[in-house]
Amino acid sequence: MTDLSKIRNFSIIAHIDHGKSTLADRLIQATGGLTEREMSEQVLDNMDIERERGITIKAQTVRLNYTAKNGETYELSLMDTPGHVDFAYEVSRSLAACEGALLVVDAAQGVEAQTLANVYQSIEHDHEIVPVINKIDLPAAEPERVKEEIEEIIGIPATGPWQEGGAVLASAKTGEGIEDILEALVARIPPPTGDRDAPLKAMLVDSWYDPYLGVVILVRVIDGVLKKGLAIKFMQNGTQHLVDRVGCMRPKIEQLEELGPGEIGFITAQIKEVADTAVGDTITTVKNPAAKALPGYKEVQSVVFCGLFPADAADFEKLRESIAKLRLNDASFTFEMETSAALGQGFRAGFLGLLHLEIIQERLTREYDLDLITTAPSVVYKIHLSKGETIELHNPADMPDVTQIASIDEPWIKATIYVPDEYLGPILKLCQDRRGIQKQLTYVAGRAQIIYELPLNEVVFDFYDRLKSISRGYASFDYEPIGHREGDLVKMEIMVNGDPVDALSMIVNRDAAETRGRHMCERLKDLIPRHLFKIPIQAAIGGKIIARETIGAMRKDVTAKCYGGDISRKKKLLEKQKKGKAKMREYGNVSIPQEAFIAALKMGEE
Ligand SMILES: Nc1nc2c(ncn2[C@@H]2O[C@H](COP(=O)(O)OP(=O)(O)OP(=O)(O)O)[C@@H](O)[C@H]2O)c(=O)[nH]1
Repeated sequence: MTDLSKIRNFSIIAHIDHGKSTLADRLIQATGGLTEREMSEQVLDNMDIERERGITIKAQTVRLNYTAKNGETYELSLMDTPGHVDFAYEVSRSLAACEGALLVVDAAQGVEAQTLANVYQSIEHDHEIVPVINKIDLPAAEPERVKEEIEEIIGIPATGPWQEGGAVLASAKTGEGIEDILEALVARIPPPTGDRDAPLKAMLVDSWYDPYLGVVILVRVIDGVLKKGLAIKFMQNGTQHLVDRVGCMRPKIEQLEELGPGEIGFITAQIKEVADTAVGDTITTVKNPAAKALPGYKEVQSVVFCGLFPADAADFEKLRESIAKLRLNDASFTFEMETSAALGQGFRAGFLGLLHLEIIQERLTREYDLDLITTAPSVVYKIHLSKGETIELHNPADMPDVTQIASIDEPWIKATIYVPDEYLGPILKLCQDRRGIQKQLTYVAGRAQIIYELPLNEVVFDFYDRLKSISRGYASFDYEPIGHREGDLVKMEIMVNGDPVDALSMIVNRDAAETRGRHMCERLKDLIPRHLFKIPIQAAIGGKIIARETIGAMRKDVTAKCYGGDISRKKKLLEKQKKGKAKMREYGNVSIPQEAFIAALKMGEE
C-alpha cells in the first residue's frame, strides 16, 4: 500500500524539440529504470512515425522510484501526453490524471507560442507547474533571459533560485540539474488525495493493444482500490470485466498487488478490442459501484471523413485487413465499405482531425506497405430535407438532389492562433479568405493571439499547411468545434469527357465554387495526359457548367521524339509508358493517372 503523501503524478509540457523525450529518458535513467544503452533508444517516443514527426501519439506512462535528499522514497509517475490538437481530449484526460507538470523550455530558444497553449491547459487543470530551462550546455543558452520570459509571458514565477520556486536549470544532454528537477518535483508538486475506503472510481486514461497482454488500460485511481480478481464495470458503456493483471511500467512492465487512490498504472481484463474501452470513462466495481461517474467524459466523434482506396484494385483485401488491424489499436477512427465508380472498392473512414487522418494514411502506406488513393477530406454536414427529415452527410457522393434540400448546416470551429507580429497581416488575410469571423486579437510580448470562428470545411483542405508556410513555421494553431451553422453550400462535380468523376466531387461554399472549380480544371488539364481525342474537363453545379478546360488531342507518336535509331532509348520510353499505364484509372474512354487524383485533391492555394 503506497502512502499517498509519497506519490507525485506529473506530465511534461514542452515545445517540439525543446528536449521533452531526452529529459524523460534522463529522469528514468537517474532513477534506475534504464541503462545507458537502453537510453540510446528513446523510450517514450517509440513509434517511427512519432519520432520522425516529432509528435507523440499514444500516451505512455512510467513510474519512477526516487529517494530524495530527505531520505524518503517517492513514487513518481511521469505521464506522457500526445502533442497535437486532434488529440486535445486525450490530452485533457492525461492532464486530469496528474497534479502537476514540468514546463521544459529550451535555454536558447525561449518560450514559443505553442508552449503557451499547452501551459494554459495545464493551468486549467490546477496544476503546479515547475519550469525547467533545458539545454543550458549550449553556447547560445541564455537562461536568465528565458527565466524572465517565463515570468513575463506565461506569468508563473521563474527568476528566483529553484529551491524558492524559481526555474530549474538543466541539461538533459549532460545530466546537469537532473537531480534538482527530481527534488523540485517532490517538493513542489502536491501529492494526490483520495479515499481508500470509498467505492472504486478510476479514470480510464488510455488503452492500447498489446500482442501478449491483449488490451491494456492505463488508469488513474481516484478512490478505492483496483485488484486482481475484482469484477469491474465501465460506467459509460455498462460492460463488466474481471481484472486479471494490475501493474505499472518502469518502463518495463511490473505486476503489482493493487493500485490504490492517487496511483497511476495499468490493468488488463481480457478485453478483446480497444474499441470496447472509452478514454475518460469511469471504472468502478460491480459489487459496490460509485454513485456518480467522474466529470469530463466525452464521446469520441469523427470530424473529418475521407475515402481510402487501394491504388491497385487487387489490394482491396489487404487494405481491409490492414484497416482492421490498425483499428485494433486506435478506436478513434471509424470505417465502412464504399464503392466509387472512379476508384473501385474501398472504405470511407472518419477521423478526429486532419493530422489523425494523415497518421492513419501514413501508417497504412508505411507499415502495411499499401499504395493508397485518398479522396478529398470532407466534414460532416447536416442536411435538412424539404420533407422535414435531417440527415448527416459524410460523403459528397451521397448528397441528395438539390430539389429535396431545404437547407444545409456545416460545422464551425473556434480557432486560436499564436503568431509573431510580423506574420500577422498575411494570417489575417488567410482567415478572412476562408470565411473566418474575427473574434479577438490581443498581444502578448510581441506575439499576437488571434481568435477566429471558421467553417471547418475551409480548414480541412490545406489551412494548416498554408498557416505554417506563411509564418515560416512560427504560427501555432489550436481549435475546438463550436457546432453547426447554416451555410450556402453546393455540390460541385468534376466531369471528364462528359462523365462526372465521383471521387473528385466536393461540397463547397457557393461563392468559392467558381474559383475552386476553375483551379481544379486547370490542374487536371496538366495532370491528365493527352489522348487521341479532345477531352473536355468541366466543373458543374447541379448540371450548370461553371468552369471548363480542354485537353487537346495527341498529335504525334511519342516515340517520334527520339531521333534516329536509338533503340534502347525508344525501348525505355515505351517501358515507361507501360508502367505509367499500370497506374492509370480507366474512366469512360479516358485514362486518368492515379497521381492526377492525388494532386487534384491536394488543391493547393487558390
Ligand atoms: N545540447 C543539448 N541538446 C539537447 C538537450 N536536450 C535535448 N537535446 C537535443 O534536442 C533535440 C530535441 O530533443 P528531444 O528530446 O527529441 O525533444 P522533444 O521535445 O522530445 O521533441 P519531440 O519529441 O520532437 O517533441 C535532440 O536532438 C536532443 O538530442 C540538452 O540539454 N542539450
